[in-house]
Amino acid sequence: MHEEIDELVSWLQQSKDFYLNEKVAVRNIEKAGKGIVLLDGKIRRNEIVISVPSTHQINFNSVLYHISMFNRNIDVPSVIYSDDEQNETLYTDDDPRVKAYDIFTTESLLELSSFQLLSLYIIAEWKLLPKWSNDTIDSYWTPFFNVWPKINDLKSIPAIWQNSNLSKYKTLLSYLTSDSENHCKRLTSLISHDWIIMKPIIEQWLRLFDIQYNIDEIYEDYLHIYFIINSRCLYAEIQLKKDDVASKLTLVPYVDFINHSTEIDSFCYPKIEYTHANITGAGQFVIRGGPYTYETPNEQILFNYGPHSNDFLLNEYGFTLPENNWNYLDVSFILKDFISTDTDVTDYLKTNDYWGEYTINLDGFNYRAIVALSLFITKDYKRVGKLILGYISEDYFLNKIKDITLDILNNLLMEFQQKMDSLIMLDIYVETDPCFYNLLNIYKGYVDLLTCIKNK
Ligand SMILES: C[S@@+](CC[C@H](N)C(=O)[O-])C[C@H]1O[C@@H](n2cnc3c(N)ncnc32)[C@H](O)[C@@H]1O
Repeated sequence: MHEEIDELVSWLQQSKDFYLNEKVAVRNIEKAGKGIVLLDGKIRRNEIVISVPSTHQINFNSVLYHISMFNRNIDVPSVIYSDDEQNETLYTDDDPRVKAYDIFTTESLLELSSFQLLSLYIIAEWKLLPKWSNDTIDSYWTPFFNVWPKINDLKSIPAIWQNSNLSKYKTLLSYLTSDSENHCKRLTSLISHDWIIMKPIIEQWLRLFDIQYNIDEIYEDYLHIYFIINSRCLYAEIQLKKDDVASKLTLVPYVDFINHSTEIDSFCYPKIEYTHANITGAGQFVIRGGPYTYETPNEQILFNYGPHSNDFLLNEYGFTLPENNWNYLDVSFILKDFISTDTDVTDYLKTNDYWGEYTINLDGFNYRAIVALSLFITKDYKRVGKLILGYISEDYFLNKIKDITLDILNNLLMEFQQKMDSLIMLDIYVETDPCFYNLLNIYKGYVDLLTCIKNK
């Protein structure tokens, strides 16, 4: 690992705008792959930890820029490789990318989303270029590619169980929580939608070059790359993609070694700074210290990826946390199931926009669930109307819905305990396998949450 990290740093140091605080370094972290730790000294609020120029980030702009080096017909003002720069020859005329990227037009590239363009480009530069060139040409990005996780490191992600033909974990799909199942379906539909767009382009490349590689193998590469992008991208304004929120992303070497903490506004924070002139209009990506002062050697430098539950973390990033205050349970399905036996109550809730989105988190049942349960139990439309308008507090109802909420909590606890027992009984169960560990962690998180509310 050290050699690859050293190569990455040497490559980044080719830019005078790269900065790495000498008090930090990359280390292996148990159950989290690699991470960044403090070596010695202190990191205080606003101190720069890492700063990476746009020349070393992969995003919609930088990919257009690099493709335009090989295809001089690509014309996107302020982003493309200029004639002045052409004097520095960075490739030879027989570079296969001249032929490969010639299939693009400006319009065809601009139509792609960031995920589609980045996936295609990374497939080409990382997976296909070695084959197109008989291992004689290295991509500019090779030091970055070399530190990315292997597909095995991403094996906990349910959408990989679902979509990879090689996954050994398909059995686990029926053990997903309903929240994870829905999340996995959403991602699967994004993955297939993008593949439909990308596949004809890749097939064209396969026809152009005679290589020992087929579309099914590239599909597996695509899944790998899709989740590398998904789990490592950072938010960044992309001028060319103003109206497409999902495309506002950038991949930033070294910064993407930072692991997640559940705490918001405590540890480091990212900021894009536009102080340097740069080729592609994207800014300098800077990580600075937050309110918390780092002073313990080997302590991890962390930041918060967002207020995410374990279900979310597993599906998007392939990990879970043993303790996560952002866990919650969607109980809409359960509540709707029995409330719908009363059509008057159901109609009232629908008319007043209180039908569904019932959840439980550390504070208990959410307001919507309390309203729905209160009406179902008391049929007191007048008082529930006042509750909805905020004229009275929910205290009046809490005692009245106590039995039903307790029943719901007990039933859920029983259901999750059974799920965990049956997971452990599976033939393929291995305690140390992250797929099992993570799935069980979600259920354990639910059990902890429900127990905590029950005991309140
Ligand atoms: C942006 S990368 C962070 C660097 C990564 N650990 C690596 O080895 O390159 C995000 C990935 O790191 C891992 N990760 C991040 N935070 C974690 C945490 N708190 N616990 C376990 N794994 C974590 C997950 O695999 C996630 O997909």
